Amino acid sequence: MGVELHEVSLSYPGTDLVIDSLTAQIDDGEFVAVLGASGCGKSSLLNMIAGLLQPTSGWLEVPQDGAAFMFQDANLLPWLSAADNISLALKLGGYPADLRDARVAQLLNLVQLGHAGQKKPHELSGGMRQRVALARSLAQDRQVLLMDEPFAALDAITRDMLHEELRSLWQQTGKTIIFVTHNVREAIRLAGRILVLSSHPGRILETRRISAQLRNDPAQAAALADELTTILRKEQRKHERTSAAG
Ligand SMILES: Nc1ncnc2c1ncn2[C@@H]1O[C@H](COP(=O)(O)OP(=O)(O)OP(=O)(O)O)[C@@H](O)[C@H]1O
Repeated sequence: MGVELHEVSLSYPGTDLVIDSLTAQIDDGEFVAVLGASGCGKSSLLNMIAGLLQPTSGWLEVPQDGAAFMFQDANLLPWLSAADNISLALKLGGYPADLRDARVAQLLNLVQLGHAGQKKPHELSGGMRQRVALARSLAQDRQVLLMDEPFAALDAITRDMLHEELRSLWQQTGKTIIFVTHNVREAIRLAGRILVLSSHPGRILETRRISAQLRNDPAQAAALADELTTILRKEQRKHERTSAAG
């Protein structure tokens, strides 16, 4: 089962609507990017899918075991090695003690860190720390993986490498991934479908399917990136005008 949102609306106490009547279906095993300007409600949406926040109205259908979450900041425990950070997540999830070391090794290999398990977070680069955070999210063994701008703080080269690795990891694991970003090119590189959110309140403005052919054709990908950027800019300007008027 994937994730379904049925006319989901959200406002925080004392705020206007942040998300307005959002309906979407994300299939099991799909890789979807949620693209929108800063403040349009992307993180709020992920928090509702994770069950950390209740919608003001509407309802969501999420697999019973919930979803794993990965954030922009790796938030690793600094006194534990990479392997122990992952092992702790397995322990908290009730993974049998005698099988934990083997599973940690498997997860480290999956994120290309087989050689670095004994290193502490301060000995790892930003990209390596995010790989550990990804392995830790996978340790939760949920079908749905929610990713909130996980690569936003990384340099362009590291981000490119992680994009490739994440696509291949998605293909290997068949996870349902919902990836939030305000980076148009990142959304096109990663996802099979992009949901573009409007700002204030967040609604689905556009839905685009990304074929392998488009993703691998630089001219087509650049044309789509331009088109989506124009849509986002227009949306942002509209919001700025509304705020100035209010
Ligand atoms: N706990 C809260 N209480 C009140 N308002 C909030 C709260 N959390 C978020 N908001 C507001 O809700 C709106 C959406 O915030 P959210 O963080 O979901 O957007 P976002 O698209 O993820 O932004 P960014 O890209 O900057 O992370 C913003 O206007 C924000 O100020």
